[in-house]
Amino acid sequence: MYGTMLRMTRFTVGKLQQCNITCCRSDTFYHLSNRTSRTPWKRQVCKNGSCEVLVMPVYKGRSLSWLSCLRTGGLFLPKRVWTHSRHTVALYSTSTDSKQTAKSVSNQESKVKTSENSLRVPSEDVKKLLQLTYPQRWRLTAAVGFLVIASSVTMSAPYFLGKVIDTIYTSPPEDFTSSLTSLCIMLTGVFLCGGAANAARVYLMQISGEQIVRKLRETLFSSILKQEVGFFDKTRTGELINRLSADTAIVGNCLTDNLSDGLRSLAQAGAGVGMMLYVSPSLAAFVLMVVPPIACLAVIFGRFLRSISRRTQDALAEATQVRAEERISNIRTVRAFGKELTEVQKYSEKIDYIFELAKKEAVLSAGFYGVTGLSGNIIMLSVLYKGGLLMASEAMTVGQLSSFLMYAFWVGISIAGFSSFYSVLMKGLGAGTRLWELMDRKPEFPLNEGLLLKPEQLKGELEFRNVCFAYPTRKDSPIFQDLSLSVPAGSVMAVVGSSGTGKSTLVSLLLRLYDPDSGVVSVDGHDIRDLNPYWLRSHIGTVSQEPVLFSCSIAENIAYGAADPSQVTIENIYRAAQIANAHDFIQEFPKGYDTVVGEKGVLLSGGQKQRVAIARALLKNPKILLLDEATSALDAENEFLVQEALERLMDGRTVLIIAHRLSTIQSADAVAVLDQHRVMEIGSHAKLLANDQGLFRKLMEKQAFLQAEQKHALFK
Ligand SMILES: Nc1ncnc2c1ncn2[C@@H]1O[C@H](COP(=O)(O)OP(=O)(O)OP(=O)(O)O)[C@@H](O)[C@H]1O
Repeated sequence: MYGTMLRMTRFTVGKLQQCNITCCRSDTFYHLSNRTSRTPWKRQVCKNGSCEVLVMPVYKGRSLSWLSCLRTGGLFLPKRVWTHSRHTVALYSTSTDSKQTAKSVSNQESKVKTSENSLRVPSEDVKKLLQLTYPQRWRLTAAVGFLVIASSVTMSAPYFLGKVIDTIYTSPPEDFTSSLTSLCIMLTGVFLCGGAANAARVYLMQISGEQIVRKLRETLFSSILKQEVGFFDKTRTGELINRLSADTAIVGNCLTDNLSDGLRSLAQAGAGVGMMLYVSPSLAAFVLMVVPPIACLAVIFGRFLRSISRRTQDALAEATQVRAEERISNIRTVRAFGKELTEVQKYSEKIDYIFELAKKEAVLSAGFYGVTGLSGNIIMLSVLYKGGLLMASEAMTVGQLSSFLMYAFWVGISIAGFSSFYSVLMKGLGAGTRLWELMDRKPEFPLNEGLLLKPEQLKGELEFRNVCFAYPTRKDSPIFQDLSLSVPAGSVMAVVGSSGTGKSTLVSLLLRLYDPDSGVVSVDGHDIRDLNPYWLRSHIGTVSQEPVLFSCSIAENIAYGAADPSQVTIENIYRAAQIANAHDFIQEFPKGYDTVVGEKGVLLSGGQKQRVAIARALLKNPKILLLDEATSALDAENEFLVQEALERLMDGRTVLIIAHRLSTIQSADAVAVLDQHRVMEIGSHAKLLANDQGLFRKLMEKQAFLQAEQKHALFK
């Protein structure tokens, strides 16, 4: 896929040169899909913004039909269209705003996707599902071979067992022992082969299943981690975890055990019916008249039962994920508010609903299993009755009747097995569709776009120019409107403002977690959309308000900052921790740097966490530093240690700091005050404070007042 993109880009540049546009940059990939292929379309905008091209692969002329479909939407009127054997390139004038155009493409994309989903026929999904088995084809072919052997043995057993019974009943006394012994020895050999073939089948199927699941999980995890941050704002973590664990397992099971069981059931049912006809055509005709209507009823009943069972499962997932999982993982908050009983009560309400559904399911299940068991027994009894009559008229032997009964039994089991194959297949298709959606999703901006700029040197000059931005999930609430701010290389810029004015959002934009809706965020004069995102992030260090430490050792957490953690020496980790004032407290733990922290390990205090995070940033040695000062008050000693560590960290770097402490604000080279979606004031601390009517002055006065209030309350 990546190769295709590169080829497409080269081709585009060539065509662009023909129309005298030499400088263009990659913008966004749009993933428009048609029903036969999932190939990216690429939009490129030339630097001066005067034109835009859309490159799309040609599939049996479909590109042109898509083009006309987009044209009829009134969105695109290409000035020129070139058609190549593989691609179509359309040149547009961007007289309309290119963002508007991008939006339109996006809308078209979702429309195409929706219509595609509604048109999707299961056979396509089945094909896609089966494609997963391709790398395991040899193992699976061998497994199917063993399946045929095992099933042939199983299905021949009733016939030979019937022969044994007939031998017991009809052999003359002089041959009795030898005939019986040789028949039994032969049958034992056959059964041994069947057992071995069955064991080999199960082993091969399970290994193939695990390989498929392994590959699926790997691809899915990689696809999830490549998504843009906005995607995670819209998608619940529990849902993604479910796809990684449950859905992948369902697909693996559907393709191996289920497929094998389904094939076996089908083969055994067919062979069983054939053998029943062979052993006694008249008795078989009788059974075949009685069984189908009962089987139909059982299928209808079974579907109804499954739909109730699905509702129960959905309700259970909702109660577990939304209620239990969230509350358990945030037990400290629940405890702090004393909400344990309320939570139990709310959970019980959900569980009560599940219980009601489960009660219905139990009644239906009881009916279903009672009726199917009863009909099975009645069928067997009628076969015995009819068979007894046939035996009485000497049209059948006792051995034949026994074989027939065994075949009837096997056919019953196989039909039941096949109906569960169908339901597991449907489940697998559902899970598969959810997985493809995620695996095929192209992130809005790539993680490591190799063609973009990677400047040799970085000075660290930062600039926000006329930035407008709203979060993708809240497009109607703008965070910035025409915000501009410059941070000269090597200086410290403190950003202040009331809560919710977008201070942390500045950090997110600089890290390119989101792209601005309009305007430019630049580093050393380069629009960060032109910079390689990996390269950019490798030069930026962050210490957030509440740093996250992973569930691993302190040493591993510090090394996480380095581009290649495996290359980090323990001496480097010690040095970073020492500078960050973290070394002493780490050494006090019995396991020192090997102490496991995070949810499953030792819980660190806020100040300790901050110092480990500072050590992590120090090890990265970034040119640009984005700091979000902790709002929560640290004790005096911790505050001093963190402050000292921060000062050492900031030395010689460009720093954008979201400041809450007066000392930080005073020592910054400049202070920017955010309000009303933009920077309202900017200047040195002294200059801003001198303005009586200024926002900064008011903010400081308010803060001083709040602090005095707090002190007063403390000493009362
Ligand atoms: N991922 C997100 N999706 C949608 N809205 C968000 C997201 N993150 C933040 N917001 C909203 O954006 C606004 C600005 O948030 P931001 O965290 O940047 O403010 P802040 O000035 O840093 O606040 P504080 O000082 O309280 O940390 C808030 O209204 C917040 O609710």
